[in-house]
Amino acid sequence: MDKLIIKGCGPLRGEIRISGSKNSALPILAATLLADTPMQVGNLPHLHDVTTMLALLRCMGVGVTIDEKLSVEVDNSTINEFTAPYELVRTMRASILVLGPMLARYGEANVSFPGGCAIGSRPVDIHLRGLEAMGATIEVDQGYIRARSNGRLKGAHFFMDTVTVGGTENLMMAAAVADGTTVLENAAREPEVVDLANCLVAMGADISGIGSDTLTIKGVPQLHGCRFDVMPDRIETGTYLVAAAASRGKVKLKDTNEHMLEAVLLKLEEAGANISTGDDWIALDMKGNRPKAVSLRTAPYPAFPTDMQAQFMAMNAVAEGSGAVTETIFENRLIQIHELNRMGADIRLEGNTAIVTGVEKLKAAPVMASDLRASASLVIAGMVAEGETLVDRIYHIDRGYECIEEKLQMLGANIRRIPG
Ligand SMILES: CC(=O)N[C@H]1[C@@H](OP(=O)(O)OP(=O)(O)OC[C@H]2O[C@@H](n3ccc(=O)[nH]c3=O)[C@H](O)[C@@H]2O)O[C@H](CO)[C@@H](O)[C@@H]1O
Ligand SMILES: C=C(OP(=O)(O)O)C(=O)O
Repeated sequence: MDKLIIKGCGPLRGEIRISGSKNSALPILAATLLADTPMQVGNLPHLHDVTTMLALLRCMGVGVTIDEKLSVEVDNSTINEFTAPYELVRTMRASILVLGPMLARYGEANVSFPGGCAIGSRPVDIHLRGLEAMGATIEVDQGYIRARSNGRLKGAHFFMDTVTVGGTENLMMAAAVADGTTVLENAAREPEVVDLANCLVAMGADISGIGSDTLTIKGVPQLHGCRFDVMPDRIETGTYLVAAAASRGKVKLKDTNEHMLEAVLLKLEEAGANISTGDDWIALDMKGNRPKAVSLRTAPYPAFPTDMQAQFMAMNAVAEGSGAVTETIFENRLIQIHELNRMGADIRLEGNTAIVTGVEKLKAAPVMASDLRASASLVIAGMVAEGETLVDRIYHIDRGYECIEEKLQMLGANIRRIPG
């Protein structure tokens, strides 16, 4: 297993490019199953999760051609298997996103039940109830969700009792080719849901209310392929901004966009960062100052994203003052506390809130990555710690950060990978 070795360094400085969004690329690749002609998807990040999604499509017989850098052509005309096997689904929960499109287009889908993971139990009951409301029959057998539809799915009015990103995406994709109109209420409004909706519209879908919590989808008989570039990764953007803030640095991030990051940028300004933005870039300058600790509470978009919580906790760990970090989306997403405390942080857990009191300096230690964003928080902590930190189990990081060590090296960090 690869490891990262990080030596505490000074302020991060420089410019890097932000990659395409993991959480947009995955549903858009799943949506290619709905197209009746080949589809080109561009600005794909080179990440383990994207490789897994392409492997999943390939194992169903779909043709996948990597035709130029960061772009693939997907041709599902050769599909011959409607199963997403356990071996792939267990490494990436987003595999569940093939369920809706496969069922809607082919009337049949067998998807291994995605289990829980380090951050929580992550059920998919809302995905399944929504598909049942559209006329699907669903059985769970030997760990597989077996969904069937007799002819086209039927449009339905469905209220989601929890805001779910993946649930909204799965049901929106299924509804796009259902017979009749579907109304999804209490839908997720995350920018990645909007990106997927825009992609479906480019494929010929009829969706209104995009970006709101009520989506109205008039089903059409078929969708066609098109060329679609995935949006920039807002969580990767936020992660590098927080890393720069924790290190008292000055960075410019290109090929990204401020509009999807408002809650994060507000918190960074509260921490003392000077933020400036252009059409496709964001710059942060701490002017050499130590950040101030901030309090935050995660909630569905447009509120503060759960995927940025751990990184802010690492910044708070070396900030001036204390901040309360409350996680409301996943029941076990404060696990990085133990590893940060092993590095000398002062973090106390009270229910689902972590009270973080900043210390002058963290101290290097061998630490273990437990999930994707917790791993990012340990990398940030390693960069602002005294000594050499070894981060183990970084396969989590490779799920979501393209070339993380190269990008951090370009900003002046002392970080290297030890292949294991
Ligand atoms: C690939 C992808 O896009 N992943 C993102 C997506 O995950 P994902 O789509 O899995 O997360 P959801 O938005 O579905 O989960 C939100 C909450 O709803 C609950 N829930 C969800 C579905 C369901 O059927 N029943 C149910 O109770 C979950 O347990 C969780 O507590 O959104 C999360 C919340 O912004 C992000 O952290 C993930 O990075
Ligand atoms: C939780 C995340 O991803 P996933 O839903 O793919 O596990 C994440 O991107 O932080």
